[in-house]
Amino acid sequence: MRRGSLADVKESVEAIIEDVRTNGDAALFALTEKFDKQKLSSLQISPEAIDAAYDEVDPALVQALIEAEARITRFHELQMDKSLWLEETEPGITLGVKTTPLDRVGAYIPGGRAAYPSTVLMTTVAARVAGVPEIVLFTPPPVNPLTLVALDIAGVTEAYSVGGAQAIAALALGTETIRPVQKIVGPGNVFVTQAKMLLRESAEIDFPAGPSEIGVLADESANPAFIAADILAQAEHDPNAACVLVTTSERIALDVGAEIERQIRSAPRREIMEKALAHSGYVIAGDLDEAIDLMNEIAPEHLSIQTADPLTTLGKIRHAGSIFIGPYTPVACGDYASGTNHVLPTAGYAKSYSALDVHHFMKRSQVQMVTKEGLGMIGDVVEILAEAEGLAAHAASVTIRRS
Ligand SMILES: NC(=O)c1ccc[n+]([C@@H]2O[C@H](COP(=O)([O-])OP(=O)(O)OC[C@H]3O[C@@H](n4cnc5c(N)ncnc54)[C@H](O)[C@@H]3O)[C@@H](O)[C@H]2O)c1
Ligand SMILES: N[C@H](CO)Cc1c[nH]c[nH+]1
Ligand SMILES: [Zn+2]
Repeated sequence: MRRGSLADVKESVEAIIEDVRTNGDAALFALTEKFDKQKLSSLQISPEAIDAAYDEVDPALVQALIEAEARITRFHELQMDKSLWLEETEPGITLGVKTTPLDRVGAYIPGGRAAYPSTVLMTTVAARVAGVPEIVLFTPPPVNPLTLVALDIAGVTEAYSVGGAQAIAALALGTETIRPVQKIVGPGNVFVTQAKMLLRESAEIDFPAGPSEIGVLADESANPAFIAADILAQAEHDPNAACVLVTTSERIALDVGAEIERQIRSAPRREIMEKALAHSGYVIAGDLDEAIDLMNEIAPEHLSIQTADPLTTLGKIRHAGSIFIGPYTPVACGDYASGTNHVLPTAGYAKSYSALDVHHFMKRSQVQMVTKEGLGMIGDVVEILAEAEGLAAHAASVTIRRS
């Protein structure tokens, strides 16, 4: 995603936000009719609709979702910190951290150009494992039955069939029937991403997670057909998707180009891919270190490392949302089922944000407990620093306990 493309839609997104702020539910009905061409009878998805969805879905797909959910759960459980740790750092001074889940979060699930039941799992499982009691999901109508099954498997507590910037506005500001959330996570197109950025004063967000991207770092040892397949996989998401190959080998660059031409011919989403490829490209670097420096500058959402010694290359990577190592790790594994999260920062934001994980759904309170003995140890330091700052009452709050 070009950061500029967010600016292109800023005015129209501001108008949508103001409409939802002023007109609440009525705006959600009207905007859904305008942008999604759907006349809703209800904003909320009913438990009956979720039950009915199971009848429309192939049991093999339900099984696949269950398996993916188990792997995603396992990986996210591994990320959990202790809910409380306390350590006596000096005699009489005990310090620690208490971790608490957020109370109510919103997950946006894209649904414009493709349905994303996998994103339901990614956002909800991370929140559920973190211990969030209320997980509110928004996705544009018509909602795919597999998305409904996924939200049931994942443990969503409330779901609405509203998409786009209006969904983000409803989550952040609330309406007559929708209570606002503390934090909004999940990917989306430029309208969704711009709305998240504009509404941060009302609800915190995860990070900008816009149109998909892939960066591939390859040397002479790489397999051009595999690289081309990974590039096309991300290109099929969105005309604004972006793909870049940085390689030390001109032959690899040319072979990947030829493979893309060959593989794209039979691709069902060829039209979207071609638009994405029109602003994608390759760079031939003088050596691997130069290639790595450039990739760190790009900070891609997904980074595929296709070099002879990928773990050494990995050690030099500083900025990437999620990293895929070696010829048998297609990015699609992380998109669906390895267990890592596919909600990732795009547009270079991987320089400052991390992939979605349990920590996005928790906050940490720092804890201290000082005894009389401990106060004797640090009291002088507190008193002298407080006096130096001209904050006599601070100093007095220590002194009164020592006398
Ligand atoms: N970075 C990540 O972690 C990640 C993960 C999955 C998907 N994605 C990306 O999510 C995006 C999904 O986009 P999508 O379009 O398929 O679905 P989406 O749900 O994000 O957007 C659809 C909504 O956009 C709104 N919209 C469309 N045209 C509009 C207009 N002209 N004005 C105002 N609103 C308008 C509509 O309300 C519609 O409901 C893709 O770019 C995909 O690459 C990113
Ligand atoms: N590659 C997307 C993140 O950019 C995630 C996804 C969902 N489904 C398939 N792929
Ligand atoms: Zn994908």
